Amino acid sequence: MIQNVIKLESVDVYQQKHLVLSNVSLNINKGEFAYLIGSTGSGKSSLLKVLYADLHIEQGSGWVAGYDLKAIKDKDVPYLRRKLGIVFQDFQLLTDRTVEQNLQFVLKATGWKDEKAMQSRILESLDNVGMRTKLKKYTHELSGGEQQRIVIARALLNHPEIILADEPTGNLDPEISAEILALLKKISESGTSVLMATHDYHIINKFPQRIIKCQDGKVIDNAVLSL
Ligand SMILES: Nc1ncnc2c1ncn2[C@@H]1O[C@H](COP(=O)(O)OP(=O)(O)OP(=O)(O)O)[C@@H](O)[C@H]1O
Repeated sequence: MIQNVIKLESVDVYQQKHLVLSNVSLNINKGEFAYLIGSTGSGKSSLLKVLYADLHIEQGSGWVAGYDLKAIKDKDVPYLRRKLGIVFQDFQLLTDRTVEQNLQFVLKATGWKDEKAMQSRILESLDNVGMRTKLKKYTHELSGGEQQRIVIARALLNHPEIILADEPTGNLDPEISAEILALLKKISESGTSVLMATHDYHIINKFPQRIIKCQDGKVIDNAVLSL
């Protein structure tokens, strides 16, 4: 059975009164990996905001991880976000804490209480990204690529159905970017969908996947990269 973890039908995306994207229809299946591209101001962040219920849908319908975006109540938004692993540049690690403390912080904030269960989940998430040995390191002691892996481990903590990543390779050199991409692909192959906004055409060429493009107020699915 094909399972849509993201489904938008004829959605209009507004920022204030400004129509950013019109008539967006989009399905993303369980375990799928897709890039989200488009020039600056084309609407990528706005589309992501719709998906994590930061922008309300006025026209059309949308479902993410089983939540109806039009009907969702404010009190349920945190539960939707728990099903989303968010890897954004402006969602950085706390630098005055260790990797372990950073991950504990998120678990406690999302309702975990049992210390043993937290410890084992933290180690599993770090194993997924090859960073178990960094448990006791302060995040400022890690390289940019290592920090991004920890951000991904943090996003995985609550077994999300979807990873939403905004420019996850933005500040990394090409070799480390390729490692992060390979990691995100591996995560998608294990069943967590990944939607990744990027300007990094080098990465897209190296790891070709479905491309969703924001352009001229529309979303074009299966777009071709034009250089
Ligand atoms: N809070 C806001 N209030 C009003 N307009 C906004 C707001 N945020 C974004 N916009 C407008 O919405 C449009 C789309 O912006 P958005 O941030 O989604 O683009 P983007 O494709 O993510 O760009 P970038 O690649 O630069 O991050 C732009 O015209 C922008 O000016």
